[in-house]
Amino acid sequence: AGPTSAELLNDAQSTGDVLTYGMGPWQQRFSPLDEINTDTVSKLVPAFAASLGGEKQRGQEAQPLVYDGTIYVTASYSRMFAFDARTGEKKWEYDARLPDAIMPCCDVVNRGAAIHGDKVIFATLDAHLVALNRETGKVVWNKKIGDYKAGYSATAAPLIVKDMVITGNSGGEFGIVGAVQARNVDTGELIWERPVIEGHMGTLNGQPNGITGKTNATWTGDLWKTGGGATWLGGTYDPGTNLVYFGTGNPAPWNSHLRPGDNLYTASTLAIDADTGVIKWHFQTTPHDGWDFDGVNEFIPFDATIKGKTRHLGAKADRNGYFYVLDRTNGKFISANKFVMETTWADGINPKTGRPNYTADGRPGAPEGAEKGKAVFASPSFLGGKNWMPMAYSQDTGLFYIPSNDWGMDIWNEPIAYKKGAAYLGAGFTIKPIAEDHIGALRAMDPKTGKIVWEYKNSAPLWGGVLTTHGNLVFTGTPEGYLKAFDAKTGKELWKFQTGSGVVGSPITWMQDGQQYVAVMSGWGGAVPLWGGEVAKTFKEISQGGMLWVFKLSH
Ligand SMILES: O=C(O)c1cc(C(=O)O)c2c(n1)C(=O)C(=O)c1cc(C(=O)O)[nH]c1-2
Repeated sequence: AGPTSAELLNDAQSTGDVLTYGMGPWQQRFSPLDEINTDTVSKLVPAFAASLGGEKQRGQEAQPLVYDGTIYVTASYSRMFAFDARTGEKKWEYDARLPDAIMPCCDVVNRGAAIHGDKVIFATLDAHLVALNRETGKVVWNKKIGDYKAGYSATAAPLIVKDMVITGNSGGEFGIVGAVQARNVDTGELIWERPVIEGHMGTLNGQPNGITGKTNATWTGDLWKTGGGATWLGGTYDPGTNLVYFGTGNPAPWNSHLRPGDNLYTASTLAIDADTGVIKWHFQTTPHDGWDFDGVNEFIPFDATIKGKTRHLGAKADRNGYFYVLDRTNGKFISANKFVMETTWADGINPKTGRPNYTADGRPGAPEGAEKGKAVFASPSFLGGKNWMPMAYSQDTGLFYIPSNDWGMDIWNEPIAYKKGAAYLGAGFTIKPIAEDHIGALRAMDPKTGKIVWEYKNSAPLWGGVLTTHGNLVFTGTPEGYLKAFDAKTGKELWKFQTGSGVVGSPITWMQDGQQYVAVMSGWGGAVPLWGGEVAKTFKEISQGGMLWVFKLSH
């Protein structure tokens, strides 16, 4: 026994547990709970904390799950823990014992597990999907999803749809081929596979998937063969349309002069039929990307009344600095608005087509012979107006809460050739601050107007997920070590707690023994300390740590 696929679909409404990454198939990260609210949040205190071990302390990006008195968290270096949800006592720990030669681009992180029946399932940095018995932590099945020696890895939380476990892959910096796979949740056997680079096909129940059409039409020469487009952030699901929405990463290599064309389906949102893996529609946010603007960020379904009509929409705060609203049934472009201070690479999005208006000198130049090409200053930096950290949507305020960053980079291109298992960038960069007083900014975006309603500025880059509640609250963490709560309507900071290390995880809330709880992981890491360069000097050095923190109101 244990949660069924139907119960998972109800996760946004059920308050006694947290069964899915994103708290519901739409992943709005909105809870109907309100015991903790703008009036009471000042009384929020720790209930307990649990350690994630001493030696393997790195970025803790996971979102916890809660089921039947147990909290499940994934941790750095492909580990998983089960803790008693009342005491924090450890029930079991699983360690995937990774090979030395793994090649994650951006720290040894994991963003969370999926739960189904008697299993908890997560993806590992050596590109496996592992199902554990949720009572014992023992392996039930373990399947390879890619070859880690060719640069494949995996960091996202899997998605459960109709007794299938659906997963993407990582490795866009190594010339892997992005793909989405659906497997039988009980056995791990492959049901369908959908490569997302034009030219690659894939299978349905072991047979060619029947997708025909132009191969290689938007790529030059053979570059599609190692074209990147990693599906590294996983997907959301809309039961109404039976579509899973996966974003795709940057085309490989970064040096765009080697691959003239749009390079489909990189830097895009894909709507994929959950039963067959067929791509029903696509929308490319950055055609012919030259700045590492992965299009992987979560596409969040929401309904809104526009001009008196209920519209079935979806929104994405893209790495390229624009907030996109699409019709989620057919991918039709509705609007795109800037959510960061500046975008130097484009001076807007065409209101009819949704394509960017590229600026004349926004793209780094082509290398000449063995020389590197002309460097340009570009903003946002490649780490994005927003990166992987998930935004939240409040059904009360109708606002999206975006964990965003204002920063730029000097970027240039270099000659490069594909070599299996080696970095495949053909580019170099230096990230730079662009504002005196902040890099991070939590922004409340009205999806109907494209306007920012309020913002909270943070000295360090924001790198954690967001939670919003019916208590009119917005929670998010900071690299400075705080979990903070804000008024969802005004952005006023109402509460904070110092967790001892940077918070780059995604908070959750649930009801237990008649009280509302909040939990978040603490443990600094992810891409910023690895690639942030001089921006890391703009904020105080942060101590390493690795804890799960759990809070409730003191009475
Ligand atoms: O193209 C890819 O395959 C890929 C994978 C990942 C990842 O799996 O974490 C990141 C990125 N790209 C990336 O571009 C990026 O900025 C990034 C930040 C982080 C992080 O966890 O902080 N991961 C990744």
